[in-house]
Amino acid sequence: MNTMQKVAASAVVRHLAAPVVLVVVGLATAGNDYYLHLATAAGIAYILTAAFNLIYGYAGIFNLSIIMTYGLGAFTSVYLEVHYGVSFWLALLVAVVVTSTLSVLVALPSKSLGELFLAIQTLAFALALGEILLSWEEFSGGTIGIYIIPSPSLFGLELIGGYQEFYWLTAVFALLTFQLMRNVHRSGTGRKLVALREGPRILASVGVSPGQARLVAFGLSGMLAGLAGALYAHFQLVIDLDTFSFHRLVALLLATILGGAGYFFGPVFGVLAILVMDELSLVTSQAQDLIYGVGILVLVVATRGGIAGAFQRLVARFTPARQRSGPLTTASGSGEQRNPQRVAEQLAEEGPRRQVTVTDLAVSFGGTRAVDNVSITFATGEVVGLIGPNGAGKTTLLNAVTGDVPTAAGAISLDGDRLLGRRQQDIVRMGISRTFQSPKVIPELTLLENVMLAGDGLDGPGWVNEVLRTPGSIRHDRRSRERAMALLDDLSLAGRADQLVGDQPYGVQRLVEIARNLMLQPSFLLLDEPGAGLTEFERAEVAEVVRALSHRQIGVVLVDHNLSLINAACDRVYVLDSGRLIADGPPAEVFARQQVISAYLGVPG
Ligand SMILES: Nc1ncnc2c1ncn2[C@@H]1O[C@H](COP(=O)(O)OP(=O)(O)OP(=O)(O)O)[C@@H](O)[C@H]1O
Repeated sequence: MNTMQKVAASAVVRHLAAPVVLVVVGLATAGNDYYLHLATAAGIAYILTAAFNLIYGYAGIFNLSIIMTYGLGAFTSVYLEVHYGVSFWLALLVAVVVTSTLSVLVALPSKSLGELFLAIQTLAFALALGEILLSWEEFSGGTIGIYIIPSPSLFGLELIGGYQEFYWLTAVFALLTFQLMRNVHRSGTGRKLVALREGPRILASVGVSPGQARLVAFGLSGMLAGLAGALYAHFQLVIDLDTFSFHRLVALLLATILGGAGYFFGPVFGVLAILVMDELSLVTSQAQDLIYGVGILVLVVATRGGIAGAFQRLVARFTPARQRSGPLTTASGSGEQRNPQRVAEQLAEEGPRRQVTVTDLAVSFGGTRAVDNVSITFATGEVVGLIGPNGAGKTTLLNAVTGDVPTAAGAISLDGDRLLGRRQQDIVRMGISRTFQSPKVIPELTLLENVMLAGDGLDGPGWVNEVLRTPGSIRHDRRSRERAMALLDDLSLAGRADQLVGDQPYGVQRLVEIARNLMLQPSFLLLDEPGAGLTEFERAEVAEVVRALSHRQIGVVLVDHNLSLINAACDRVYVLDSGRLIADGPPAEVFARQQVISAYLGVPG
């Protein structure tokens, strides 16, 4: 088989595997009520676990309202059928719209809340919704619940919960969920949600609004939870509020963590693990809690990343070593050296001169004046160094330019447009990108995915196109992959493109962060100590990349303690000390000034 045939064959296997499994399970359980029941319940549990895996596993949001959202989907669909006589299909659609909309509304006021407060907010919402449902008896049946639930029908065929037909209905929705999750996983949406888990600053630094990413996570998971709820009601034929209790949340959490939070196959493994444990504890009724508890402990402790994580590591062990831990060579394997000139050539085109102007800027943290009345300018086509002893205010000055810290006084503008007050992601979109003092990379993504994240942000096809995996989004992904690969190739990292960034040495992580920024094709690149953690050789290369960029009309601001790097790369430097600007000019001239030497040596000038 040639390579093309192999690729085609593996794509066919990938797309057919899930439907084939569902059909085999359906045929195998036909005629056995117990196993049919288990299989249908597992299908619904998969949809719900996928919903929680998306928001918690991928996006890192501990959404405690998910079970109530699931319940709301169940009650809404039944209510519409019973009280308004609408069909199951319309009721299902409305239920899903209601649950996803409400989930987005829950997240809306929480845009800037930290993880813990967001979890508390979702808990508060769940408790409030529980109370509302309890007192709205017409909707939820109060403490008694609802016992008359009509069955869906399709072309005259009744799909009664617990019967074979209902299994097929569930299987179709489980399959659609599986496909949707595959789209999320493979597209920019998956990368952006995982980036959100690492903290909002990475997303903002590639031009994506973290608040918007949060809303997408809530909306999608709310939609899936509502779908699972509506199916569950019509499967069980009886629902009450106890069904959507705290116990259910614990079981969901278990399934997600055991299966592997944030892994594509996590929900599949999680649901299977819970099924097996339930069966085991039925058989050994004497020691069921013990088996349950010990099983969970062993799995969680022994398998980082749950069963899916263990499985992935096992697969990696049998993957050819070259792929897993490829040397620092190019994709062609020729062992070429890094090629900074080429990095620059594919990035920046000649453009109009642009200038950032910082005027009388002040930033305070409580009583500390971190930046004190500083005025500087930097333009495209030049490399400007920002130096000074520890605590001089260099990082704070960069943070002020990129919108990361509030300022006390002064002004910052780009070509006359005010930058102060703009959101970080908007400043990135205006052409100013930055790296961080300790590289902000996503350890659980590969090198390639880390770099592609910047392509998803700035000119990405948008969330809807990504989730639906439209032809446009597939084309965009391909282009983005090629550009990211070319950048990695020029930094001699192509051989590691498919490895996880978390497994890489510090120097590689720094280069990945730089590559991600270059992917944004910025007008200005602010580098916060890019030489830290690099070898002497790598530092010289960074200097060369920086110089090459400035020849292509990119403006670089370089913060570093390594004066030989500053000397090699910069046209001029600014020196800060205790928040104040004490010198500026060409590096050699500035380094010779007594005031600068004194600031560095800590003696009076
Ligand atoms: N988030 C913060 N909260 C409180 N104080 C801060 C914060 N960030 C910086 N500072 C203080 O502001 C001053 C300037 O810090 P900054 O990190 O900008 O200096 P720097 O020149 O980048 O130092 P280094 O070279 O060590 O990175 C320091 O006194 C620091 O303690």
